[in-house]
Amino acid sequence: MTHTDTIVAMATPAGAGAIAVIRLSGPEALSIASTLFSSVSGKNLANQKTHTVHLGHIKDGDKIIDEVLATIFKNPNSYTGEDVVEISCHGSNYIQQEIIQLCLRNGCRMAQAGEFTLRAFLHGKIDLSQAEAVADLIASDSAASHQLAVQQMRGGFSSEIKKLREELLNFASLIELELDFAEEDVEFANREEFQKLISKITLVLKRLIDSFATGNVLKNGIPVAIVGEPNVGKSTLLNALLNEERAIVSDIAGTTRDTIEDEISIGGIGFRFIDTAGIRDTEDVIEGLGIRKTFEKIEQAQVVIYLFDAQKFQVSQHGGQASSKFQVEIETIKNKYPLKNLIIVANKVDTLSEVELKNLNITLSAIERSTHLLLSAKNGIGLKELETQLLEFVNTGALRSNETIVTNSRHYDALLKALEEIIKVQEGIDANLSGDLLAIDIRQALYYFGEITGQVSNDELLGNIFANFCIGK
Ligand SMILES: Nc1nc2c(c(=O)[nH]1)N(C=O)[C@@H](CNc1ccc(C(=O)N[C@@H](CCC(=O)O)C(=O)O)cc1)CN2
Ligand SMILES: Nc1nc2c(ncn2[C@@H]2O[C@H](COP(=O)(O)OP(=O)(O)OP(=O)(O)O)[C@@H](O)[C@H]2O)c(=O)[nH]1
Ligand SMILES: [Mg+2]
Repeated sequence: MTHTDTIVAMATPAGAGAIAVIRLSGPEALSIASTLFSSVSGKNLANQKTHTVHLGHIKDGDKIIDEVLATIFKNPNSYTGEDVVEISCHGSNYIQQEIIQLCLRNGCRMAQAGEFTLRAFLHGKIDLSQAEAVADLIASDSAASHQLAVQQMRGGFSSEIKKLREELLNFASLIELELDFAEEDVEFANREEFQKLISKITLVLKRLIDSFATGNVLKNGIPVAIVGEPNVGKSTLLNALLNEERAIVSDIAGTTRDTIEDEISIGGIGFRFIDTAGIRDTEDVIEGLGIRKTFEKIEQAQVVIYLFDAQKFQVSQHGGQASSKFQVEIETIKNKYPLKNLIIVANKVDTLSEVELKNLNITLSAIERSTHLLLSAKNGIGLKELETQLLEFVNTGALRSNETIVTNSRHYDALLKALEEIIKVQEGIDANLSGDLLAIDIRQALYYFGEITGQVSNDELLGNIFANFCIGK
């Protein structure tokens, strides 16, 4: 793959639409486009000013393929930093393919995944973390993930990292300079200042590393498992939350066999709800597999909604055992998953009398260390309260404050490694190590900082990142 080729790709998704955009980038973009494009007013594309739009026809020889608009961007003033031409054609599959084929026959090659953005990076238009944010932005499907991607794309995180790297680089150079004057016993790097910087960097790194827990959740959505005995209304609840008949509901216990997952955004935060097979002892092999999967899903979930049937609770209370069966069950779940956020939900409260409701509430309130709610999945009672409760598990404060939140696991890894090196530097200072030894660890930390922004990069790293983009981006 060379970056001197002129590349072409659809910028809009495959399929028919009102308008489709085909994008060319590279040294021949203008000359190739001007051979295919004839302007209605006889202008030559190649001689037009940057950021101008022109009406004309795309022709294959004498044959008109389409009436289009061509937008030209001249290097370095474009998204990629190269000459770029965008052809907006009518969005028929046939026209799109014809124009792409024409471009290929006239000297373009197909762009690889992410290659436009890769070029923007290689030409210094954006740094690596900003390029990654472009991919996140396209993938974002909630207000939170969108906001995080926009923030990262604007470069706040990058500049924070770059600033630290520069300050550290400055000290590394001074310390290394001392080595050249070893006999004279001079200190160019003020040790007190240096200690201050290392303390500051340690703090910033720790804060960024901690933010990843939140960032990851906000970006990828929060997994919420809905569990409980068969027939308690788990699938009905899933459907109510999604506002769609997603899962089959029936009064036959054991209706849901496999887990069913879907995502929605509540208050701007993505939640991934997982409806599971009802837990019970069963002879049925398939149902048994489903139940095993239920437990796996609980492991992966961050929030567990434990649903039970309020009617049955009532029966057991009248039966004199005073709900002890449910309390035992709830205790079991709590002990098994001490770290999960657990919401205990009594479903089907529409069938209870007012007195019964009151008793139920009193019994549930007595359970320690858990949140409980009364719900009717069938007619929506308590659904809003459940959503509010779910949002309370999310640290949305982090989103509102303008602090940088790390969302990318590659950045997270690099930050952890950088911190490890900075800790070594700190230990070196404490042990009064000589400058040459300190410098080795500083250089290593600098390397990891540089990896985040792409100031240090290699083909393998770039390949991995951009291969995950879509073609045309
Ligand atoms: N039609 C179209 N829409 C698009 C893009 C695109 O490439 N084409 N983008 C691509 O993903 C995004 C916008 N990003 C862009 C970023 C920079 C430049 C650009 O021309 N930059 C020049 C000029 C800036 C100026 O006018 O001052 C530059 O940086 O020098 C264009 C698009 C989203 N919408
Ligand atoms: N009255 C009343 N009935 C409900 C409510 N929620 C669910 N049901 C009924 O309870 C029965 C079981 O509902 P499902 O949603 O299939 O239960 P499930 O927990 O998914 O059951 P399995 O998939 O078998 O584990 C159905 O007949 C529902 O209509 C509710 O809030 N009130
Ligand atoms: Mg079900």
